Amino acid sequence: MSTAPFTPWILGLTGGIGSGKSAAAERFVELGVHLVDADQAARWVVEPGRPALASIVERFGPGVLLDDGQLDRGALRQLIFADPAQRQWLEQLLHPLIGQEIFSYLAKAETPYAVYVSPLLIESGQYQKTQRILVIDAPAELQVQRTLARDNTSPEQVQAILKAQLAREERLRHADDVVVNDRDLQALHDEIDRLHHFYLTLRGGQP
Ligand SMILES: CC(C)(COP(=O)(O)OP(=O)(O)OC[C@H]1O[C@@H](n2cnc3c(N)ncnc32)[C@H](O)[C@@H]1O)[C@@H](O)C(=O)NCCC(=O)NCCS
Ligand SMILES: Nc1ncnc2c1ncn2[C@@H]1O[C@H](COP(=O)(O)OP(=O)(O)OP(=O)(O)O)[C@@H](O)[C@H]1O
Repeated sequence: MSTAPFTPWILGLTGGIGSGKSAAAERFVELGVHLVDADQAARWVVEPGRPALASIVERFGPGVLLDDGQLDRGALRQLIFADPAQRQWLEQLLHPLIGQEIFSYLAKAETPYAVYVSPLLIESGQYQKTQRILVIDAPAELQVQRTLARDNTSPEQVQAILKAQLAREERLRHADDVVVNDRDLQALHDEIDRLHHFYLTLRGGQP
């Protein structure tokens, strides 16, 4: 008998900063779909006591820690989006660890399909482990506007993050499905509901 871990049918969900990935992901969860989020996994792998946090402090100094020993995410964000070499170092450290967390969690899926949401699904190559790719797309001005309204950050910082991500056209080239999220949240939910029914049909109701 095979002891290989169960691999579910995975929908990769991606989009640039502030495009509405998390809002789309929340809707999939409301529909009862098993979901795992790369941004969440990126938090788990740097919790106090995890070896990756020690490596980060060794490289960047104690200034990247808060008083309670947690990672100061704002401080690290400033450092890595100001210097591509530092960002690449951090990605090389964290992406394999994030990948391990993600795929062990996805293996627990008991729904006809599972969703893996990641801002860097294409850039990291992890899209190759998914069966289908859904891109949440929004015009850059809207991405910036929504991110500024959500986060305590500056327009310059959002532009630096946008620049570190794949160009919109390149991401769209990989898409099997696209939702243009330029209307209200109800319109986004309606699109996700429609796609959910389509994915269930594609899976033929298989567990
Ligand atoms: C720099 C960090 C500490 C900033 O944390 P913060 O809480 O401010 O942001 P959060 O993690 O929620 O990310 C917010 C958004 O920033 C963008 N972003 C994050 N990391 C990257 C990156 N390496 N390259 C491009 N965009 C990124 C994404 O759009 C993401 O959704 C954090 O983003 C991080 O650890 N990044 C490196 C790990 C990584 O590549 N994560 C992306 C998912 S695999
Ligand atoms: N259609 C919409 N109408 C109004 N607000 C929206 C819409 N879609 C998303 N938002 C809001 O815009 C902000 C950014 O959306 P969200 O957090 O889902 O983006 P994201 O792609 O996950 O971003 P990040 O890559 O930074 O994690 C959030 O505050 C969200 O509630």
